[in-house]
Amino acid sequence: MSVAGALESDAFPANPFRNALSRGGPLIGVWSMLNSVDATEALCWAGYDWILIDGEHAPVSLHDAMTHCRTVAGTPTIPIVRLLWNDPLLLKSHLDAGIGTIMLPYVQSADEARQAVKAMRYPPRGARGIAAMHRGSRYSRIKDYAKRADETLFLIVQIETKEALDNCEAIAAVDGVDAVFFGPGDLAASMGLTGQASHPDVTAAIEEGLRRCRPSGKAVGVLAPNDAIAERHIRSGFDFVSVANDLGMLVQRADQAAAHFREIVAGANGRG
Ligand SMILES: O=C(O)C(=O)C[C@H](O)[C@@H](O)CO
Repeated sequence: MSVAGALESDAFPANPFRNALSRGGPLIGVWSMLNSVDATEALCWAGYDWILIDGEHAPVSLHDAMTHCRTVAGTPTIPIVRLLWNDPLLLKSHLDAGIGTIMLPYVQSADEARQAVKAMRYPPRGARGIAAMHRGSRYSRIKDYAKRADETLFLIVQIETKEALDNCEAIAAVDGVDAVFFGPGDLAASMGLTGQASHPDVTAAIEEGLRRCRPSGKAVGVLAPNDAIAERHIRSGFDFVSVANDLGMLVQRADQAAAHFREIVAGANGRG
């Protein structure tokens, strides 16, 4: 599209993740914890449908998240940003920064989900503060932004405790929640299986959660702790699955290569 065409286009910017889901899934994703824009850009040309920029367990500031999202915009991949917490102040700043596909960790009840939705919607349906001039409205150039802002947003809430699992249907049913996402690491800890994200009981509980949430009509996503579980979740019908982690891939390959070539060196020096 020409610059003039892009400027003149009055097409309202619908949420890209919602559009991608509507074209059919499952959508595969990669988890980004390196907070490296170069790594993000390299990963976004690998063939993943989405990339999760982790603001919960990685040192990612609002400005970092904006830079990652600006970088991803030039690739075929769609950015999702996980916030540090279900916090109205974090939601306000990230939405105004034009970060529209948001994941919130540790949502345990329908009330907590409703609080998030309230923070994301403008009055009268919510309490999001109004500003005309910000990245979200393309600096006031998106007409009707205040009236149609919801169309640019997609809210994913994490189900990652036993309490949340017990409430998962009610959470999924909340108006304004677009997807639920199962986190095996925290769920395992909540089940008394700390550090065992790939435990069969955790995987089974998550698959049961898919079955229970499916009737809500909302998208259901999951993080897979290994390739075998990723394949199982894809075949089970999750709508979006995190199948890789940038830090995990780096560490695994780095350690493997170092060990391999230390053996070569030892052999070459007759010490092997
Ligand atoms: O509970 C989980 O598992 C998640 O929410 C994902 C982890 O926080 C993430 O660090 C996996 O890399």
